[in-house]
Amino acid sequence: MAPEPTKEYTMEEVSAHNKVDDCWLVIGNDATGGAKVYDVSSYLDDHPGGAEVMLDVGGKDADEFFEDIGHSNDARDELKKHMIGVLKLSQEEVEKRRLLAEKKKSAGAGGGGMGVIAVVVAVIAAGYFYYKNKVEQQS
Ligand code: HEM
Repeated sequence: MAPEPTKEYTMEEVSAHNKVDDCWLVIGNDATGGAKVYDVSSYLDDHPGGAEVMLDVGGKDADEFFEDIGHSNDARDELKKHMIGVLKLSQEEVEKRRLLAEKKKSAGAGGGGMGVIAVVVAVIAAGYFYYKNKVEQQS
């Protein structure tokens, strides 16, 4: 039997589903296999993080929130059960997402990484001067 074609939804369609009895979310990004659409209406009451947080992002792209919590593999398995389709992006939205992902990547690599290196260099330098000072005092 041929697999069912995956249904595609636009962000506009998703945004209409933002109520307690009708709550959809977009979760996923290029790194996790693409943005997908989830109908979480039946899961709201079972969500260990509460219904409120999910309703806040009902009808929206909740990928960043979902990833920031650091959801477990169990949560990701549960997520799969609620998938109803994939997000259909316009050319403009594809470009916007690409630029955003690129910006995030470079901020992550540059910002945090360089800061840690600077602290390590400063600690080594301080140790070196402390040691040098001590040796000079002794001689
Ligand atoms: C269908 C989508 C979702 C599923 C299946 C899901 C599942 C779960 C599960 C199983 C947990 C328990 C901890 C774990 O196993 O990771 C959890 C905790 C939590 N989730 Fe979700 N979640 C979903 C969406 C979201 C979204 C969109 C948000 C935020 C906007 C969110 C926020 C939280 C919070 C705040 C906790 C509590 C963390 C804690 O108290 O340590 N979840 N979720």
